[in-house]
Amino acid sequence: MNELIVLFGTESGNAELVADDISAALQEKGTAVRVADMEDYAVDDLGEADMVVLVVSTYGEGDLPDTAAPFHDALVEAKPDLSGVRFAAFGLGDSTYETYNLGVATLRATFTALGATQIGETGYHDADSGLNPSDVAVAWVSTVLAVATPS
Ligand SMILES: Cc1cc2nc3c(=O)[nH]c(=O)nc-3n(C[C@H](O)[C@H](O)[C@H](O)COP(=O)(O)O)c2cc1C
Repeated sequence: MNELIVLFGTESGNAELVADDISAALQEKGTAVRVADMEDYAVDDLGEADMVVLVVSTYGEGDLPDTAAPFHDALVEAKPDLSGVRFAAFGLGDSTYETYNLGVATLRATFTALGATQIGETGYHDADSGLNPSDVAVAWVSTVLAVATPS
């Protein structure tokens, strides 16, 4: 794998912290990683990524957070061909909401519809669990990347 991109979408910063901690854990294992906020990332560049790790929370009533919504809108509008893209997905939510973790489900469905291939199971952090989001995410990403075949 040449480069892995961790793209985060957040409203109050938790997904950014998780993205940074995933990146640090992977870099320790020798993987080249870049972290970017979805709002600063051009959807046309996605086709160049070897592997994308999506880290996104849910806000409102099952909506995407502030920095992910424009990225998702751009995907729906531009419809880039993602058939060469492999992605993993991690959601941050709170199970006290009926719309638990719908944000990551929305993004995952759009990536899949555009031809991207999901690697491993979607990971979830539940704010109601009391667990540290980064601990959950770092354990999740290592199982996902064990599934991913390096290209
Ligand atoms: C106003 C508000 C609305 C929220 N709505 C949802 C929701 O609909 N579904 C869900 O699973 N979590 C919801 N959450 C929980 C957040 O997704 C959770 O706290 C997450 O860790 C926030 O991550 P972020 O800081 O990266 O945005 C909501 C939180 C707040 C404060």
